[in-house]
Order: sequence, then structure tokens, then C-alpha cells
Amino acid sequence: MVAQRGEGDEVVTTTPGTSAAQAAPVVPEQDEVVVRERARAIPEAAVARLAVYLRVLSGMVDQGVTTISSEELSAAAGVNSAKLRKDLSYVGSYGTRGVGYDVEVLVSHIERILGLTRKHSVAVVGIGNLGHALANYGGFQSRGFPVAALFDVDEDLTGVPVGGIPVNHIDDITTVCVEREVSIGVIATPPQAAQAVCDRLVSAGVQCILNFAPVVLQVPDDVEVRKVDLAVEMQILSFHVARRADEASAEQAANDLINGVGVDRVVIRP
Ligand SMILES: NC(=O)c1ccc[n+]([C@@H]2O[C@H](COP(=O)([O-])OP(=O)(O)OC[C@H]3O[C@@H](n4cnc5c(N)ncnc54)[C@H](O)[C@@H]3O)[C@@H](O)[C@H]2O)c1
Repeated sequence: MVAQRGEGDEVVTTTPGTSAAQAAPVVPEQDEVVVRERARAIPEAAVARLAVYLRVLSGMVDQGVTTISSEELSAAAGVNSAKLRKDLSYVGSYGTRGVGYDVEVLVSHIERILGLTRKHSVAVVGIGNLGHALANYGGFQSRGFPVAALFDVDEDLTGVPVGGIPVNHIDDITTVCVEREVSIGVIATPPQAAQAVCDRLVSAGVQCILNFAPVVLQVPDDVEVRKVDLAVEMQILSFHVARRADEASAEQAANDLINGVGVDRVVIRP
């Protein structure tokens, strides 16, 4: 089989000797795993879920699990199985009916889509409370993100090892980031320093920024920024709890109504 560009940027597999005009998408056979490359964009939320599937699947590889059904994976990842199947179709993986997904194959497809086929060295800037915690956390290394450099403006911290890595002064950020091939910069400085730190990371060639400081950073188009704000996550949790409480009290009111006035059914509209 060879790969060709199909309609709408989808690459379809065709048998040798078939012309592109004749090429029709291959319908997955029951016992066949069909792999399709999709050039179209994957929704941001699906990318986040793919990272969750990868974490779950990597744990399964460690336990020697070789195949997994979509139901098992959806339960382990906390995602409904229809959404999971849709997400996995973005990476071109269709499981085998009655057998499920080959865990290692799925891991390699997701890693390829997430660009994890190579290591991404990380620099943390701002080695205060948060920076210390991040630098000391061993979990990034095992997920393909080794922390390779630490920076702070505080000269008392220069040379002090945190998580086994000596802190460099911020003035050395360009040379050190280039030398250690840093591709992700984590900003854990006070907000007023964050934009200048971001600019220095960008001029050192760092194209991915993970920003913990509560500011919106301005970056060139070819630089990706993700902002982490735990307070926002808590506000989202609070919203869901409040909504659940509203639903429970509406249901209670409906039950009271049924019991009180003898109607059979009350429909609650959002
Ligand atoms: N996103 C979140 O959920 C979250 C959670 C906690 C903290 N934060 C944010 O993370 C940041 C750090 O918080 P913290 O409690 O660790 O603060 P901190 O004061 O303990 O540490 C800040 C560190 O940054 C260093 N620094 C200051 N200016 C610098 C510069 N120009 N270059 C390099 N280093 C510089 C300081 O010397 C200090 O070591 C703050 O902006 C805070 O608001 C975000």
C-alpha cells in the first residue's frame, strides 16, 4: 500500500497500481488497523485529552498490558468512549473490533502527533517557591521534558543546585539556553518581570513558553505560549459545583410540584 493525498488534506491508503483519481478511502476491515495521516488541525481540547491518554497508556506499557479496549481506556482516562474514539481518529488509530487497540502502537501514534518523538529540554526561570517545586519535580524527565537549566536574577542563588541543577544568573540565559538546546521556557517570576524574561527566552531561540505569571505575554507569531492559572481551574470547579447545586434544587422543586399537585412529569429545561 502507498500513501496519497486524498480529499480535504486527508491521506488515504491505496493499493499499488491504483491511480489517484480512482483512489477511494479504505474502509477499515474488522481485523485491520488502518492508519491515516490527517493534516487538518486537531482541536485544542482533543490535544489535551491525547496527552491524558498517553499518560494512561504509558502506565499500561509499564504494567505489560499489550491491548486495550476503547471502553477500558475511556474509563481509565475519565473520557466518554464516543469522544475517545473521535480523538483517536485524529491520530489515525482505529482499533480492531473485539480486540481493541495495540497499546504500543497507540502510544507511538500519539507521541508522533504530539511531537514527542524527541526530547524537549526545559528551562525554568524564577527559582522561588514555584520554581523550586518545578525544578525538584522528577516527573517531567520521565515524560520526555528534562529540566536542563534554571535561571534567577538573585545572585545569592547563582551556582546553588536545585533538583541537581545549578542555578544560572539570568544574564547568561542566551548562552546557556543555546548550549543546552532548551526548547521550552517556564516562567515562574513575579508578573512585572515576566515579559522581559519572555523576550530574553525568545531571543535565545526558545519557541515554547509555559507562563505561570498572571500576565498576558506578547510574543512573535512563531512562538507558542500556554498560561497556567490554578485559580482559573478552581473557578471552573466552583462553576460546576454551583451548577450541580442549581440542578439538584430544581429537581427537588419539580418533585415537590409533582407530589403537591399530582402532575405525572415535569421537564426541567436548562
Ligand atoms: N499559575 C499559578 O497557578 C500560579 C501558582 C503559584 C504562583 N504563580 C505565579 O508564579 C510566579 C512565582 O511565584 P512564587 O511564589 O514562586 O514567587 P517567588 O517570589 O517565591 O519567586 C520568584 C522568583 O523570581 C525571581 N525573579 C524576579 N525577577 C526575575 C527576573 N527578571 N529574572 C529571573 N528571575 C527573577 C526572584 O528572584 C524569585 O526567586 C508569580 O508570578 C506567581 O503569581 C502562579
